Amino acid sequence: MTVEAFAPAKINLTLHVTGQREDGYHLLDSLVVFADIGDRLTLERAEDLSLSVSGPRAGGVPVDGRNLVLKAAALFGPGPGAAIRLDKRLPAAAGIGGGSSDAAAALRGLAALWGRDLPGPEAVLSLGADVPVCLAPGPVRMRGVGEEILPAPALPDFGLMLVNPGVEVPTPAVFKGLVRKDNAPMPDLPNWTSAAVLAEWLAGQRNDLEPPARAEAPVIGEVLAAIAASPGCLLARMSGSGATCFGIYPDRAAAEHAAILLRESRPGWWVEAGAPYTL
Ligand SMILES: C[C@@](CO)(OP(=O)(O)O)[C@H](O)COP(=O)(O)OP(=O)(O)OC[C@H]1O[C@@H](n2ccc(N)nc2=O)[C@H](O)[C@@H]1O
Ligand SMILES: Nc1ncnc2c1ncn2[C@@H]1O[C@H](COP(=O)(O)OP(=O)(O)O)[C@@H](O)[C@H]1O
Repeated sequence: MTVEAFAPAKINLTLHVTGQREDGYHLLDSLVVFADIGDRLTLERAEDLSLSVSGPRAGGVPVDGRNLVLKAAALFGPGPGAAIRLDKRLPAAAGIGGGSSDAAAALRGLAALWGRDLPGPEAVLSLGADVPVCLAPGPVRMRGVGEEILPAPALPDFGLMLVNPGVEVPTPAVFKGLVRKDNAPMPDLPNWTSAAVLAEWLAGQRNDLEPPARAEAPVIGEVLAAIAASPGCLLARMSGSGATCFGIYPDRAAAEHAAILLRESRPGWWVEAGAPYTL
């Protein structure tokens, strides 16, 4: 038996930091969507548990017990084995939750392969604050440190471009660089009737991690300017703790056109175009 699991990129369309818990973790209020751009896992029954990592972004990704896929597998406790192949396409430490989405895809895939229930919410959260939201990819409002997943209104169709300049930005350093931790949450979410209406609403919201991320990696400013200047772009913003930034376009074709042009002018950057993804 072979199971395939897709690990889509997570995008924080907004990321408001609204407080800090006593353990140092920050309280968030974030509108999260996923893109049909991501890593692919293939899982097969085997005697032992093993992981191999290949693909264009495999370089530097741990293949041992530090890999979140193996940490996810360990949550099931002792049991049958599995040979897991991870085709790595998303840049790591990039604000698009690549490792978290891999962990969530491994949980879904192993539960299907082994006929087991998913581990409980606390165990899932122990893998990382972003793993709960990645378990059932789709548009949601995420609060708490990442464990509160609330429904979001249906989104209009739109296109997405993701751009990463090749600089890894460690998440803890970005949170440490925050000047204020008690920023305003998002207001109630309206019904967005078109990509343009969504982009206009988003423009009034924020990613509070952008200033400290830009202090760590000033190239983020260049990325945002390049996206904003691309044809058809309705909004440019950073995702998560960076350095990946996204552009919103009226449709996938417009995002693809912008991506072709940006790849030509910035051959060293990772540039992908797509559309929102729901499992
Ligand atoms: C910032 C976000 C927004 O979606 O995205 P990324 O930039 O990672 O994609 C996430 O909250 C990241 O989630 P994740 O990367 O799973 O975080 P974890 O591994 O649990 O924590 C890494 C570090 O980030 C900080 N952290 C993370 C989440 C949170 N709510 N408050 C925090 O302060 C802590 O310093 C922690 O040590
Ligand atoms: N499957 C994985 N893919 C990518 N990185 C992983 C994975 N498992 C563990 N890691 C480690 O997690 C770190 C953060 O990666 P990632 O989850 O992609 O970051 P972010 O959430 O900021 O996008 C990486 O630097 C890497 O060492």
